[in-house]
Amino acid sequence: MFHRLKTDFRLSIIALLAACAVLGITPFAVMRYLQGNLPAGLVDTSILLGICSALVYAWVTGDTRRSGLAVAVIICSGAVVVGVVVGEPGLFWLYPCLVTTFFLTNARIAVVLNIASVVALMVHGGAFRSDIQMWSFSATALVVSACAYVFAHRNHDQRERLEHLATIDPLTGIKNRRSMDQELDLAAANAERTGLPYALVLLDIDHFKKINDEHGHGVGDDVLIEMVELLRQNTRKSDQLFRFGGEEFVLLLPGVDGIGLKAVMNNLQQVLRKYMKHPGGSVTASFGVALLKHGESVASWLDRADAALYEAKETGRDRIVFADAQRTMDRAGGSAEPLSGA
Ligand SMILES: Nc1nc2c(ncn2[C@@H]2O[C@H](COP(=O)(O)OP(=O)(O)OP(=O)(O)O)[C@@H](O)[C@H]2O)c(=O)[nH]1
Repeated sequence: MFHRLKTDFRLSIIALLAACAVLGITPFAVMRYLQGNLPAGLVDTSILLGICSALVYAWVTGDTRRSGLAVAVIICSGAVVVGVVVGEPGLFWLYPCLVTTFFLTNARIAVVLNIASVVALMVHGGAFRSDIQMWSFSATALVVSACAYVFAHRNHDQRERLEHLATIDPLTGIKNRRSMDQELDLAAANAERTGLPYALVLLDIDHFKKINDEHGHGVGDDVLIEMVELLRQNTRKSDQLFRFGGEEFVLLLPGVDGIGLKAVMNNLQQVLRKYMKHPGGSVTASFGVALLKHGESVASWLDRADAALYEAKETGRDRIVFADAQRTMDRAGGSAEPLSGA
């Protein structure tokens, strides 16, 4: 539960507002019912129920975009109605709402909601003691909204930048191991649900240390970049490439098995053999391939691909080795030809 709140910013804001609503609005609602102020009590109750329902919806569906917008509308309209019904003391509730809208929905909608709330109160006018108070309230509401906008905008940019830094390999621009873990989990879940086959390829450049040692790290870096480019050009849009670490990469291939998988792998091997060069000659790679088994864990899937890669390295490099070759062969239609080969 805490993990979800920690990783989903908007959900955490909705949960925080729900907690504040329960703790902060409930006493007022009770007090207003006790004072016989039924309209105000009903407004408080509606706001409370609205925010809590939005939280339940966001939690169950994961759709924080819609629920965030719903909460933003509820709190703004709620604050306006409280201002109208209660008068001056109710106006103060609009300030926290003007700030939180920017964290609940996108900036443009938040600006529209904030302006609409202030204008609604001004048009009604009944909540203010004088024109001076009304204009002071509007000016301060504008300042609060502007500051919240700047803060939310910066916060959004920084979050996106951090996410990029945390998930993208700076040298090659592809996703890193961290994102790979998430994508493999998603792939395994999707395979379980839909039965779509998924192949995982562990790919490791051969004798890469030698390239670095003989030609320098700059040349080694260029080889890594070039290989990523070649793999990108020769795989489908739906395939995903990750840098596993060092000169090792992972390719996730959805919807391919049997003969198709064998053809894809042979093509990749040929492309790398033909086009991957460094100043001292050509560059080759070894491949370990594993098809996800029914009900298998991601760790076991990776282990089998890793064992296949190890075998490819041990048996001469520049080779493709399929984990559980017999199973892959069955899917390929029972070909007698072994599925590991140079
Ligand atoms: N240029 C460059 N080198 C890297 C990078 N990351 C790891 N390396 C180097 O990659 C090399 C990997 O060497 P090894 O693990 O011995 O592998 P190898 O020489 O390819 O040998 P085999 O895999 O057995 O064929 C090491 O020298 C690392 O320093 C990088 O980002 N850039």
